Formats: sequence, C-alpha cells, structure tokens
Amino acid sequence: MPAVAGSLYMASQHKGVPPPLPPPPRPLPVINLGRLTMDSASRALAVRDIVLACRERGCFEVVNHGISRSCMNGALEAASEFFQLSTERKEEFASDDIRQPIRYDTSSRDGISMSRSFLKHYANPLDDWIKFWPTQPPTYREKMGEYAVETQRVSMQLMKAILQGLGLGPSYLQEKLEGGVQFVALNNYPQSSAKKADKIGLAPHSDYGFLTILLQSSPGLEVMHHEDDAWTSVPAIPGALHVHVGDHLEVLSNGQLKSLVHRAVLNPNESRISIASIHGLSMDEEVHCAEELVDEHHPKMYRGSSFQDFLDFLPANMNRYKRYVESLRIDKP
Ligand SMILES: O=C(O)CCC(=O)C(=O)O
Ligand SMILES: [Fe+2]
Repeated sequence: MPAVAGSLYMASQHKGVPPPLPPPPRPLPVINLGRLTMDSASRALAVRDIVLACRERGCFEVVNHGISRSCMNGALEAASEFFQLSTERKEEFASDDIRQPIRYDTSSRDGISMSRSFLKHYANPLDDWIKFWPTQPPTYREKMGEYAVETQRVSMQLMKAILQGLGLGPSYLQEKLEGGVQFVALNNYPQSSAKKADKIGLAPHSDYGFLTILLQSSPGLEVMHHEDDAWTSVPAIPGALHVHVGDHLEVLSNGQLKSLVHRAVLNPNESRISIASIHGLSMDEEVHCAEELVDEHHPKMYRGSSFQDFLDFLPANMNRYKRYVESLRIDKP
C-alpha cells in the first residue's frame, strides 16, 4: 500500500539507511515451441504462455522451434561474409529508395541507424525475391534462403497460436499470412570503442509487421517492456530465437497486444550481427482491428493501414514517432 510503503521509506531515510533497491529484472519468458504440435492440452498451455508473454512483456524467446543450429549459423555466416566484402561490392545494393527490393546502407538516413550497416531485402515467397539477393558470398542465397523459409514457417506457427489465443481461431487470416511479406534485415554493428561515448547502434523503435523473429550473434538487443522505463538486455541464448510484437499486431488485436520498443547497443567485446525477420500481410493489404475484438467497451482504437502505407509514411516522418502505430491511433491528439 503506497501510504505504508511511503512512511517506511521516510523512516529508513531518517536513519540514514539507503532506500530499498529496485526489484531485479524479471527473466524473459522462454517458450518451448515443440508443445504446439503435441497433444491438445500441451498446445493449449503453449498458446496461453505465448499470448501472456505478448500481452505482458511484448516479447519472448523460443526454443525447440525446429530450425537447426547449422541453419542458424549458416545464415549468420552468410551475413558476416557479405559485410566483409569490399565497400564497392556492397554498394552495388546501395539506394536511398526504401521501395527497392534490396538495399544496403551504412548511414543514419533512416533516422535510427546510429552505428550500423545493413542489408535489407524481401524473402516470401522466396522464388519472387531471391533473384535480387547477392551472389557473393557464393553460399549467400542458399544459406539465407534456407533460414528465411524456416523463419517464415515458425512465424506461421506463432501467428496461428496468437490468433487462437486472442479468440480469433488458428485459421484466421491464414492464406493472407502465408502469402504475406517477409522482410529480412541483416544488421552489422562494430565493437564499441572506449573512445566513443555513444554506445547505441540502433535507436529505439518498434517494428511494423505482426511479428519480428530475431537471431543475434552476441548480446546487444535491449527491450523496454510496457510497464518499465528501463532497458532489459536480451541474452543470446544458444539455439534460441527472440520474438517480439510489431505495430500491426497491436492494430489487429485492437490494443490488447502492444508493439515492443527495442534498440541495439554496441557489444564491448566483438562486432555483432543480427538478422531480423519481419512478418506481415502483403504489401497492399490493409490491417484493421479485428471486428471480433471491438465492442462497446472496447472501441476501435486504430485506423487501417498497409505495409505500403508505412513505407510511404516513413521518409517524411523520421523520428516523429518511436512507434509508427501511434500515428494510427484514432484518438491521437
Ligand atoms: O540488432 C538488433 O538486435 C535489433 C535489430 C532491429 O531492431 C531491426 O532490424 O529492426
Ligand atoms: Fe527493430
């Protein structure tokens, strides 16, 4: 009770005793995805855990997701070998136009890259996009392609579970999700240097799809849970993948789930690679609040928007919103 807590605090201050330390950060939920394909009771528990983690923390780690270590390591190696190519080779993919199917950049023109280079491209359906991908390193298409197909599969499993947990049913939007956008961002960050005070690689933001599945070579991802005003570091658990809620899932769930603000800090021990796979509906498909989740007590909170709308919105609105979804609020000031 605040009054009692307040008076205890004052009493302890009076005696020169330091105020109590804040509670230690809660560990991130780690979800065994294998339970989704077991008996229906195990599936129901896994669905409950996934939706609870999305609701309360905005993110979770997944293990037993069926993506082999060699596939994950292969993708990290392919990314690392790409970033080791000559500047000239990498700049073949350089472009200011965010609508390009593939884009390499090193600077902060996007308003949030403080110290990173990146390669971004689409991946689903693979046959439509792989022709735009680098041919160097020679194994790039094979290794990144295998990983992209596997993350798309995991994203489908997760979305079905989340939609079921929200009461919308596991086949809700299924076809649209299967043909939806998968946008892969490979990020390369330098090791932090003692000389440079700024340790931020990528400034705070939310992602705009339904879900992001992130693989990191070493720690550096930090998240801000909804109730917190502090950063929590996400450990790089061997074999695990990090999953967080994006803006369009906040819209679809009519605010029941909130997109997660996250950032990347530079690692003091080594340079770092992360691969973010962002999953949503297809480019022009608008995402709306699910009618089933709107009623007189829960009025519709967001207007509909597509992935394309986000790309159109971005250039003129860099840094205006930490979370793009704020711009979709119907009740925004
Ligand atoms: O590097 C990271 O850990 C975060 C990357 C990220 O947030 C992104 O690519 O959107
Ligand atoms: Fe992100």
